[in-house]
Parts: sequence; structure tokens; C-alpha cells
Amino acid sequence: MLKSRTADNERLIEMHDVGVRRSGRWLVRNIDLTVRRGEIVTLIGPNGSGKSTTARSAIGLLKPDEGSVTRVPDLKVGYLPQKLSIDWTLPLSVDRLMTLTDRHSPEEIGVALEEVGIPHLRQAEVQTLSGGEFQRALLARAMLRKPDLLVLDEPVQGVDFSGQVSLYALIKQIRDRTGCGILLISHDLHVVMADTDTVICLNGHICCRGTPESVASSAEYLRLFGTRAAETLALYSHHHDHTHLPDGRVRHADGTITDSCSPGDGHHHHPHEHSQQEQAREGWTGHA
Ligand SMILES: Nc1ncnc2c1ncn2[C@@H]1O[C@H](COP(=O)(O)OP(=O)(O)OP(=O)(O)O)[C@@H](O)[C@H]1O
Repeated sequence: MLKSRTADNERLIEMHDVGVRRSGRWLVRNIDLTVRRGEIVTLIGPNGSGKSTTARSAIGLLKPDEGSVTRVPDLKVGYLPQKLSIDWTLPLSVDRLMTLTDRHSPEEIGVALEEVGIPHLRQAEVQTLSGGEFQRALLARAMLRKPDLLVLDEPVQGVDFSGQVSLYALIKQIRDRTGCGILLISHDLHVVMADTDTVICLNGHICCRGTPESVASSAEYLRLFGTRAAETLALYSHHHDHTHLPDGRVRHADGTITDSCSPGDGHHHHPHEHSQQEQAREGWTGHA
């Protein structure tokens, strides 16, 4: 059990100055990121900003071309990928999905499905599940490995707003019960978990990082989503000052184009913690 073999707040993964280069261009660069036991870190950013690349480098599925990644020895990872390579033309029950890649006892599967709230769907065909039910089944599958670290790549995809609220609540509950660390990915710039300890905004590099609390308490957010949603979700928006072009080059706010958006090109603003005042000034709040 993780709690007995690692100290509280132990760093499960630590990335320093990580860069990944493929097909002649940097997909991400200068990534510094730490996930501790019991901590929820959320990566946000637009499509193609390098969130999956960063998460896959963190857990060793991708080899960085520069920088270092340190993982606690024998780190057990539960990975919920954005896409599953499953042949959807073949019938597949939820029960069978649980044992596609690992062996688990029927009792363990029962406990995992209970924990994610879908014990009644054990014999259901995966193809018939709703978006939220499917994500819960994938979460159960990841939990069966009793992970130290859960990596969830867009776990609320295909799920409506109230479903997102309850899925995020479930993820928090899992963290509270097991003490695992969670690295969460969301391409939605507006809605992230209020229980996230650190939100990291990516756009090929880390644009900024901070806590979502200040945003969750903003009057405009409460007006838009109501106090109940505010307890679980937070708004977190940020305007990028540059655009990544299809050929890998970067167009900056002033119209100039450079080969990358890395520090040293004269356009980058350094990653830093934003104070509440700074966030308000920079327009981080109040947009839905
Ligand atoms: N092996 C590869 N070779 C070349 N380019 C790649 C490779 N893998 C990913 N990319 C590109 O790197 C960029 C970052 O991809 P990544 O999947 O990390 O982004 P993302 O932020 O997770 O995006 P999304 O929100 O759309 O899932 C994209 O432009 C993608 O096309």
C-alpha cells in the first residue's frame, strides 16, 4: 500500500527542463513539473499544446530529448489514455474490459466497479455505455492496478456538464481514499477541478501555473455556474500570446514569426506563479 511505503508529500515524479522533439520540431520544451503523493496537478492548454506529450514523458511512455524525468522507484501508474485501441466491432463486456491487459479476481473487479459507481453495469456491453459510464469503467480499470499515480488524459471527454461535476468529485474521492497522486489533462481552458492543487497551462512550454481557488470565488463564475458547481469546478482561462503554426513555427502577438516559443527567443514570458491580482489584471477570470 502506497501510504506505508512512501512519505507524505513524496515527489512521485519530477520533470526538469524536459523537451520532446519529433519530426524535426519541438513538441514541448522547458517543462518543469512535479506531482507529489496526494496531489492533483492539472495540465490545461489548447489542442496540440503538448499535454499528452508531457504526461506520456512523465510516466516513461515517451523518451525526452532533453532534460530529466525522475520517478519514485517502482512507481505504479494507472493510465487512462485519451484514445483506446479497442476493436469496437467485437462485443466486449465491462467485466472483460477490466481484464484485457491484466489479471484481476472477480472480487477485485467488483470492488473497483463499486468504487466508481457502476457495479450494475458489470455485464453490460461497453458499446452501450454513456460517455460518463465509459469513463468510470476506464477509471475502475486504472484503479485495479492500485496505482501510486493516476494519469487521466481528458477523463471528462464526451460527458455533459453535470456528468463532469460528478466525475471530478469521484476523482477527488479516489485521491482522498487512496492518497495517490493525480496528473489530470484537460483541453478545456475554462473548466478544471477546484480541488486541483496546481494548474499548469501549456502551449508548447509552460505559460503559467497557479491555484484555481481565486478563480472559483469570482462573482462572475458564481453567476454563470452557481455556488454548487463552484464547490467542484473552477474557471481558469488564460489568453495565449502566440499561435503555433502547422509547420512548427510560432507567430507572436506582434505578428513576428520565430522557430520556437522557447525562452531566449525574445518573446517568451517566463513561467511564474500568478497572484490573484495578476490573474485579474491578465484576464484569467470570468470567461465561460
Ligand atoms: N510522434 C509525433 N511526431 C510528430 N508530431 C507529433 C508526434 N506526437 C505528437 N505530435 C504533435 O505534437 C503536438 C502535441 O501533441 P499532444 O498530443 O501532446 O497535444 P495535446 O495538448 O495533448 O492535444 P489535444 O488536446 O488535441 O489532445 C501536436 O501538434 C501533435 O500533432
